[in-house]
Amino acid sequence: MAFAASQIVRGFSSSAVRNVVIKNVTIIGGGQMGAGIAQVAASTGHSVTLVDTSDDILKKSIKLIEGSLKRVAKKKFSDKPEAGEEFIKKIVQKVSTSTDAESAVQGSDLVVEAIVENLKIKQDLFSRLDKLAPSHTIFASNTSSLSICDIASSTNRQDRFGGLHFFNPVAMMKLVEVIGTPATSQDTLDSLLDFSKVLGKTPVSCKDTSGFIVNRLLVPCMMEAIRLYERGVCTCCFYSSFKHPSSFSPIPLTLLIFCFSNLSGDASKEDIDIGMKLGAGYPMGPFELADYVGLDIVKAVIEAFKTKDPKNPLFDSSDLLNKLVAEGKLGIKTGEGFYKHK
Ligand SMILES: C[C@H](O)CC(=O)SCCNC(=O)CCNC(=O)[C@H](O)C(C)(C)COP(=O)(O)OP(=O)(O)OC[C@H]1O[C@@H](n2cnc3c(N)ncnc32)[C@H](O)[C@@H]1OP(=O)(O)O
Ligand SMILES: NC(=O)c1ccc[n+]([C@@H]2O[C@H](COP(=O)([O-])OP(=O)(O)OC[C@H]3O[C@@H](n4cnc5c(N)ncnc54)[C@H](O)[C@@H]3O)[C@@H](O)[C@H]2O)c1
Repeated sequence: MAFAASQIVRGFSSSAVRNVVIKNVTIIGGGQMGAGIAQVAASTGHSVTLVDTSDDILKKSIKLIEGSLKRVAKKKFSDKPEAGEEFIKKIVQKVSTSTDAESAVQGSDLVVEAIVENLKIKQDLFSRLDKLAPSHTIFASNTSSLSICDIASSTNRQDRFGGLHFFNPVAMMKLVEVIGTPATSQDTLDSLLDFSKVLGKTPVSCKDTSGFIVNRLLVPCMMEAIRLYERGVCTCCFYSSFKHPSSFSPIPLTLLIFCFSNLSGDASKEDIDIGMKLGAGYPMGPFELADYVGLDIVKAVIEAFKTKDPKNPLFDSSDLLNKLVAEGKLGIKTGEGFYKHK
């Protein structure tokens, strides 16, 4: 990856336009997304400060970055392992860590938030940072499902606030959704689009609607897969009749026998995954992807959609998903989700 800090011309609400270099980026949240965003920002020459709540978490974030860079270096420097080591070292050196978000944003041109998917917590964070960040600093959220407008409402810089939605794994996924609210200035949008390109990504512009483009299509599909699998487990007909009394209908005995005997659902999760990979060309099946993304994230996304559109059956919750999350089985990050991971 080439080193090239982004040269971005940005206008301000007055007619004055000045050249601003997005050089210093603060990323809040050092989980799988924050670490990935830090990696690509550092790899493209930006100075990065990665913030999380403890030094132990931040050590794990750096390990995540190193692990991903090792995979990149293995290909890029296949015949020169020392050059690969040097490459990793140089990039990691561009990432400093901090547990003090308020201090970290003070020299920042762009703040990208990638913390827990919870509106109140994101609003509290941005409201605190708004008082300390320089006036030119752009704020962006990597939220999967929450309204950018709702998050930005906790600040006094709604013209300099947008969504910057990366995909997992950030090092590999080429897309970034750039989201503007009615209050986001064109200069801010241009800066976010330019920044995404400098990171080597392809940005698409989205309105501030539930799930933007990709998650609005992807997550209901994932939930349909879970329902398809869970249907038999939940003795479907009785269960859904209680859940949706208006749809109750007498169930023939043969169907009931089928339901109770078919306790592993309409298909196994393994077969659903194979089906979507080989039949629809997905790189991962829906259960593999849910484990990869994190079941807590999938649950938070579908709940956020439901809050905005309560009557839409595509946004119904899943008892199986809720149970796994309550048990702390969040997918790869905790070692077990729909599948067990080493
Ligand atoms: C919910 C949110 O808001 C939005 C989201 O993020 S939704 C999730 C979006 N993401 C997806 O849909 C991911 C779907 N999966 C994939 O695209 C692929 O499975 C994948 C790229 C993750 C891995 O590819 P796959 O072929 O399955 O596995 P694997 O052979 O291990 O990796 C392929 C290549 O990617 C590289 N790679 C995979 N993960 C990597 C990482 N984290 N860092 C660096 N390189 C990585 C590997 O080194 C390998 O490189 P090579 O082929 O050149 O040797
Ligand atoms: N997982 C995905 O595939 C994916 C993809 C795109 C977007 N997102 C979004 O990105 C965000 C982060 O997701 P993730 O999967 O990286 O989660 P994660 O659980 O892996 O990481 C979140 C990190 O934020 C930290 N954190 C929580 N509250 C904090 C605070 N107040 N200050 C500083 N750090 C704090 C946590 O300690 C944790 O390390 C969420 O909004 C999620 O919806 C996730």
